[in-house]
Amino acid sequence: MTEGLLRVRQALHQIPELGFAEHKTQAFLLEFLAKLPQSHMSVTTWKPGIIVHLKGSAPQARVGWRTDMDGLPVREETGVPFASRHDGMMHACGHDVHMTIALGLTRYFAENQPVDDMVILFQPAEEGPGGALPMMASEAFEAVRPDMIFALHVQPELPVGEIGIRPGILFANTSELFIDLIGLGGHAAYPHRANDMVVAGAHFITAVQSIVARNVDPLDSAVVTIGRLEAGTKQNIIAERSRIEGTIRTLSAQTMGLVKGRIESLLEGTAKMFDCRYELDYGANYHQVYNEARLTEDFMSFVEQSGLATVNRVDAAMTGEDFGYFLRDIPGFLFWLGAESNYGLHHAKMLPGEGCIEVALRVLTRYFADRVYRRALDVVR
Ligand SMILES: CC(=O)N[C@@H](CCC[C@H](N)C(=O)O)C(=O)O
Repeated sequence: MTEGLLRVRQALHQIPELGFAEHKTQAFLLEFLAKLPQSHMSVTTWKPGIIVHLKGSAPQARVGWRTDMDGLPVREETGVPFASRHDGMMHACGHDVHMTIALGLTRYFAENQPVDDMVILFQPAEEGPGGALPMMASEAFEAVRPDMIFALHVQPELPVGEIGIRPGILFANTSELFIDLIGLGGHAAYPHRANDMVVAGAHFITAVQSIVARNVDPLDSAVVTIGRLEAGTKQNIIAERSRIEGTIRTLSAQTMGLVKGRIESLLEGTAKMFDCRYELDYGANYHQVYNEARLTEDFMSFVEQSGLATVNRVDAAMTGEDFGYFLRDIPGFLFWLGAESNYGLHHAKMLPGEGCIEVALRVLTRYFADRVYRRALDVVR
């Protein structure tokens, strides 16, 4: 079942590309797909993504599987021989593993015709700016729109052989955050003639820390992370601009509104306090990942009874996924796939345990071949 797939994963690992630029990745995937039996399979490209349709022998439903494709702007430090060949870019979120599993699933059902129709989506730009919404709006997707849809994400904190899942909310609502503070540059020795955006940025970033601590209900959850800060050109020049980039995570749309409102108030306050102006952009926003209860419970029972993996009923996480948009419109679920690594997602040394590929394929091929999802058909239709 996993024959040749470790090599495939290692090859994909070497060519990480950023969102909507996954061209080499797309070419690699198309080459793999072209070698599979084509009798009941059709392949369509959408931007650098791919939509595979596997016609069922006696379809009563159409089921979807989605993988993401993009890498991250991280300089890899794993030291493995198959490390990224694209300088400053890395599959630090496991999308190389996700694509390999999707290829394995496609190969299995290209060789063993499914009873129901299957659609395998290779979706670009999950890390940003978000490929799910435009893919869902495309004619190519509409032509094969599935009745149910599923996905996974590797989880370095769970051991290989474990699946982490829960019905209901699994991943948070997200919003990117891009802020420019604009003041007046000048000579370091004449601060009274300038308007220093390093100081303004530092005040704003410190003030933002009070939002979760002082404004969000302690029984609710939210995250405001500033992941990037850039200001100035030289140590003896007062900076005219500071650029602040981050992300907001919440477990409800209401709390997202509250956090954004507080950010805007703090920006107004910063502008007044430092006599500067600001530009604010919320970038890409992702809908929460909400697992349909009946499909999820049935999947959990199936996995437990099959003995193919162990099930860990996990808490919701503050990670985000644009797969949430698929789940907003189409019932299904996403699960964490245990891939034990000493370093977490987005870390330069993150290295998922490759054994998770076999675990995923054993579980998924059985789940789809046995049409376990059909138990919930009455509820999801
Ligand atoms: C699973 C995972 O790590 N997903 C990303 C999604 C990023 C969304 C967006 N670019 C943002 O930063 O808000 C995550 O960071 O959770």
